[in-house]
Amino acid sequence: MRNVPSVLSIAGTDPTGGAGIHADLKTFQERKAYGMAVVTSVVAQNTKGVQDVWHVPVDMVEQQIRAVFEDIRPGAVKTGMIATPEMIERVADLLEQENDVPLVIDPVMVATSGDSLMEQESLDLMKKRLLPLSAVITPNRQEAEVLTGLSIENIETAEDAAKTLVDEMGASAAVVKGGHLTGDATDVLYSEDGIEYLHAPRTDTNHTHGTGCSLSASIAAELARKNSIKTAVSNSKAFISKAIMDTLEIGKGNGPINHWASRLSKEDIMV
Ligand SMILES: Nc1ncnc2c1ncn2[C@@H]1O[C@H](COP(=O)(O)OP(=O)(O)O)[C@@H](O)[C@H]1O
Ligand SMILES: Cc1ncc(COP(=O)(O)O)c(N)n1
Repeated sequence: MRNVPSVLSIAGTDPTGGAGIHADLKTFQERKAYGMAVVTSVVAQNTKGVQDVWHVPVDMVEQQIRAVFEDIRPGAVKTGMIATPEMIERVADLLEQENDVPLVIDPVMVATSGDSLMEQESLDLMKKRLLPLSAVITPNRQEAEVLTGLSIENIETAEDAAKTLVDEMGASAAVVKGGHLTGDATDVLYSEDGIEYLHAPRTDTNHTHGTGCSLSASIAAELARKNSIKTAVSNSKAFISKAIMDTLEIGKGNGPINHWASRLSKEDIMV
């Protein structure tokens, strides 16, 4: 029997398969981890935008989480879309009891299309209840601005936000992603080892639907494998950069990335 790390995603859906738990499960598989998923919200969305959202009742979210933990203890958990205050409280109550399992929080607030995926009241609870449980939190530019109240214009201010998330707000580590800044796609990691820049050339594409979901899922798979935060984040950055580079002809809007691009040789990647 093969011993493999298992990883759990607690997140929303995307029927077109590019973001949310669908992207997470594809990522777990590519990162050689056994993937599991608890659905928080069913989202009618595609590469062009979000059409409708239905939140799974909180008791059912709890039952799904309990069903996983009483059978298969994950080596790491990642959270994505957790939209309502009640859901954040319940998920935090449950994960608090499993505090030896590393938690990666992708504080999903808006889709790549610009549509909101989180209720306003949820923000305070996200900061108070979930953020302090995290091994690492992975906001994009806008999410980091909303969480910290800082304005992020460049790498230096991204660094300030990462420090604020850890030193003042209680995350163990933070990756402030640079996908929405200009210039190279540089992310900033702040952890107990200090500041680290993760550089990648910017691919000229609007096919970035699900990049944040996939990056955080990959970090969770790496942590389940007992890699350090630094190794987990840098391996995941390499994974996501290749996936963005190999543009797929899928969808009429902000298309998805290619989760299997790391299996291709450099020459086979289609830019
Ligand atoms: N055009 C791009 N070329 C290369 N890397 C990118 C590009 N857009 C985003 N990334 C990378 O993808 C990851 C997700 O970042 P970002 O787009 O900021 O997050 P989100 O999907 O949550 O909005 C980060 O590692 C970021 O640097
Ligand atoms: C259910 C769900 N969760 C998250 C995202 C954000 O996706 P991205 O990774 O592009 O920020 C999304 N569009 N849908």
